[in-house]
Amino acid sequence: MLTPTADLYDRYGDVLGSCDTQLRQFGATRAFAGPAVTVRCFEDNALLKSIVAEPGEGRVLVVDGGGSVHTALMGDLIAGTAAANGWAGVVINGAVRDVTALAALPIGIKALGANPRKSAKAEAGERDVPVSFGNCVFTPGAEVHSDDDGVVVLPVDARE
Ligand SMILES: O=C([O-])CC(=O)C(=O)O
Repeated sequence: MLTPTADLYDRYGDVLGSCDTQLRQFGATRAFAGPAVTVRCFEDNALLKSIVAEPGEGRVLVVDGGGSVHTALMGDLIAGTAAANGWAGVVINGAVRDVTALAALPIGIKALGANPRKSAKAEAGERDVPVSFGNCVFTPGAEVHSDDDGVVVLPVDARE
């Protein structure tokens, strides 16, 4: 049973990062949690695609797409791969597409919005670096929790 994000805030206070960005729910799993894997990429999703091809082991992929909703960083193929490989969820500071299909996938998906336009595939970007959006820092390995209230991050050294 996952602890609600509001209860985590009550327990940890501002040690817990809480993302101000108002991300929307797109996956069939509305509450999810796991250690963060991070990627920063701008309108290019080749790196993200290769990461979800790895075993997810219950981790959460946090994608800082720079807040762009000009192109979709993930659609039903990439999200389906992530679900099949055991990723708990994907949090995207950017856009997705194939929204109807995403809603049927058994994985957590949060993103800013949707756009049918494809992203580039030049592998531009970086992985396993701290990323920051919505006044919240996502460090690789930190515990990310997401539900209908929002997305929070418990730093590695703050775990009880
Ligand atoms: O391939 C892409 O750029 C994204 C996509 O449509 C998918 O994951 O289905």
